[in-house]
Formats: sequence, structure tokens, C-alpha cells
Amino acid sequence: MTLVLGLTGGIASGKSTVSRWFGDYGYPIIDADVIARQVVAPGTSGLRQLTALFTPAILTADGALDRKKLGAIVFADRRQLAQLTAITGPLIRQEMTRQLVELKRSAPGLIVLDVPLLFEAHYQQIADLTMVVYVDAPTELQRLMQRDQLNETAAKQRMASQWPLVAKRQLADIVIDNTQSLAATKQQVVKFLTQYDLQK
Ligand SMILES: CC(C)(COP(=O)(O)OP(=O)(O)OC[C@H]1O[C@@H](n2cnc3c(N)ncnc32)[C@H](O)[C@@H]1O)[C@@H](O)C(=O)NCCC(=O)NCCS
Ligand SMILES: Nc1ncnc2c1ncn2[C@@H]1O[C@H](COP(=O)(O)OP(=O)(O)OP(=O)(O)O)[C@@H](O)[C@H]1O
Repeated sequence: MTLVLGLTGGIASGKSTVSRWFGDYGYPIIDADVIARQVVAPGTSGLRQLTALFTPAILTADGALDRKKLGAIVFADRRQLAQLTAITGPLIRQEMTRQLVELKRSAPGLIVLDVPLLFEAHYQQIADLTMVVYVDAPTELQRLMQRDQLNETAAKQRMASQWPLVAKRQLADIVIDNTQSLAATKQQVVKFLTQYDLQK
């Protein structure tokens, strides 16, 4: 039997931190942010489509996507963010689905889908259970500014480009509270693994 866990949260709420722990237990992770990078790597049709839409100004000198530059454009403008997602969304979905089919065959147990836009993009439909890593908005803002060296305006724009974390929390089957210490958060993950008999 395979359990597909849809893991999500807000930007910088701690998804990667939690997903790393599942990885430590040996469970496979399908990471939407990693796939989002692969589908626009140099030489891909994804990058060609982005360059056609946003002009070659979004490329670095060696022809790769300048992620900082594109991020500054799209997180400040909802219309352009929607245009970006219209290109990357289907490419990400195709690759995630491919990996999921393959892992269901080869890795019984638990498969973790780490997807920032799990609910916004309806990925909960392919998950058996959903888990939201929750922090309060002020803590999220502070961690985001610190991790990505963003000013308050840029960090708030990024948070506003996703559903509010409280809305995601309401939809989740399991809520992991990541407002306290990492140890306290890990305890909740271990409890989940124990409850579902996934400790190994
Ligand atoms: C705009 C880009 C180039 C900025 O790159 P950068 O390296 O600075 O950020 P990174 O990719 O690590 O994303 C950081 C976080 O931003 C948030 N985020 C990314 N894309 C989006 C989006 N389309 N809408 C809302 N939030 C987003 C996520 O929480 C993500 O974890 C990049 O985020 C991107 O290509 N986004 C589109 C792909 C996408 O939709 N990804 C989400 C997968 S579900
Ligand atoms: N409990 C915690 N206490 C203090 N700092 C934390 C805690 N959990 C995570 N962090 C820090 O907060 C930041 C965001 O965590 P992480 O990168 O795991 O979030 P994320 O949800 O994966 O982000 P993104 O959506 O941008 O990919 C990181 O710098 C991480 O080290």
C-alpha cells in the first residue's frame, strides 16, 4: 500500500525543513520547487517560452534563467505571475505525475509531494492526505525576510501571491505547528509517522 502525502504551507513556513525529515526516514520526496527549476533549465522548451513572453532580459549572461530578476517582476505583478504559472504549471504537473507513477511502482509506503501551491493548483486531488506546515504571519514574514534577504515590501508581496496560510490550515488533514523550536516541530512529524505506522 502506498500513502501519498501532499505537503504544503506558506512561503518560508517550513515545508523544506519538514520534507527533509521525511527524506531522512528514507521516504521519497517529489519536490515541486526542484521540478520548477528543471522545466526551465537551459535548452528546455519551458525556458524558450518564458524568454518569448518576458523577453531575453530575464536571462543571465550565460543564457540561464535569472531567477532573482524574474521573481522581482512576477511577485510585484499578479498578471505577470499568472502568465508565468500558465507556462510552468502544466510542465510541473506533467513531470510530477510521471514521477508519482514511477514511485508508486517502486516505492511502497509513503510518497511525499512537496508542493507550495498544493491547494491553489488542486494537487490535493492526487494526495491521500494533506499536511500543512503552519506558522503565524508575523513569524513567516520574519523568516522569509531573513532567509531570502528581502525587504518587508518584497516579502509581503511574495506572501500575498499565495492563499493565506490560515485558509490552507483549514483545508488540511494534518496541521504541523512550526511556530516553536525545530525540535517541537520534529516531534509532531514523528508522531504522525508513528500514528500511520511509518516509523522505520
Ligand atoms: C519566480 C521564480 C523564478 C523565482 O525563483 P526563486 O528561485 O527566487 O524562488 P523559488 O523557485 O525557490 O520559490 C520560492 C517560493 O516562492 C513561492 N512561489 C514560487 N512560484 C510561485 C507562484 N507561481 N505563485 C505563488 N508562489 C510561488 C513558493 O512558495 C516557493 O517555495 C520561481 O519561483 C518560479 O519559476 N516560479 C514559477 C513556478 C511555480 O509555479 N512554482 C510553484 C510550484 S507549485
Ligand atoms: N521552527 C523553526 N524555528 C526557526 N527557524 C525555522 C524553523 N523552521 C524553519 N525555519 C527557518 O525558516 C526558513 C524557512 O524554512 P523552509 O526553507 O523550510 O521553508 P519552506 O516552506 O520550504 O519555504 P519555500 O516555500 O520558500 O520553499 C529557513 O531559513 C529555516 O531555516
